[in-house]
Amino acid sequence: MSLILTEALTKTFNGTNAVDQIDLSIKEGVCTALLGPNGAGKTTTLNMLTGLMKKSSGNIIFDKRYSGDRRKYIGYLPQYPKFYSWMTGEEYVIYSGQLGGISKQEAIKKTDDLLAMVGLSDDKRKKIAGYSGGMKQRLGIAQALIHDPKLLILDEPVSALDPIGRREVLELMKTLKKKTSILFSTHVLHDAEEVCEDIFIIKKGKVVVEGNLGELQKKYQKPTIYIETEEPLESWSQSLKDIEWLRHIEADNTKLTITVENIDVAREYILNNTGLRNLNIKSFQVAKTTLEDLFMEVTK
Ligand SMILES: Nc1ncnc2c1ncn2[C@@H]1O[C@H](COP(=O)(O)OP(=O)(O)OP(=O)(O)O)[C@@H](O)[C@H]1O
Repeated sequence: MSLILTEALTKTFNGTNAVDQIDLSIKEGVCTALLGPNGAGKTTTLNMLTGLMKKSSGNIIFDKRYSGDRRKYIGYLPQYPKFYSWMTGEEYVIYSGQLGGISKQEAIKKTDDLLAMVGLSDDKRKKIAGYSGGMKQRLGIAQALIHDPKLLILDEPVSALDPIGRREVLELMKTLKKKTSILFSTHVLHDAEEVCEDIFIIKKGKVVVEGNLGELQKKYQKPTIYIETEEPLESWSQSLKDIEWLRHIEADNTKLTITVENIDVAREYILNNTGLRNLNIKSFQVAKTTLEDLFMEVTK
């Protein structure tokens, strides 16, 4: 079931669409990643979903169980959260709760559990100034959860962290997603592969690949043939372009990379091809492409 749907969601800055007719379906009970290179439009999309930024056009539709002020249902950790470093972790979460409209008493009651959940019980009375990057992100997640949101939105939650901080936060996300749906942005496919079920790859404001991560990994595991010849092979490679089992072809002087549907059919065809026989083959290799290859290709 979808928690949020967007229809042709668009944001225009100075005549350019930073987010360009994006259709998203954010499901309940799963973790979804918005993946894309810098400037793809991830933060702008998240800001529109949280209501921090007005859309230029399109629709954002919340499931009807969550009508009214959407901020009640969303917990948000921005890419560059501002912490009051002179506060303790505990004071910060209580203060954030009060800012969000919760009574001080209730905020105090919840803070202990939240800080335990993010692994900061022992450090809750320390000043934030002394926290590591990973601890600050975990504190940010605790404050985002104070009003029991249905959806936790995290903007690049691990991008600025060292490997230890990254691990801490990714592990926390794995635990949290059992209770709260998560939507987060990242430019690293591996982060998404660790915690997510669904992904949307965006580039220049448009969704270019979307779906269930496991299914996409299977779908894009296609055989690839790499051929290298003594002589340039670009003109011969032109003859392969319209073959129905060919998915992708890239020729560069003496090197050719072709991704195919069926390796047996492709191998037989290519090795019996008279055009290729007239060339001196230096190497002929078969391997599998992965979602990572696709991600690199669509985002480069
Ligand atoms: N307030 C703004 N005014 C004008 N242009 C903006 C504004 N905010 C974002 N942009 C532009 O919109 C595009 C998308 O930016 P956005 O921050 O959403 O990308 P992103 O995918 O989150 O990238 P990053 O990983 O670098 O944060 C960029 O070209 C950016 O320069």
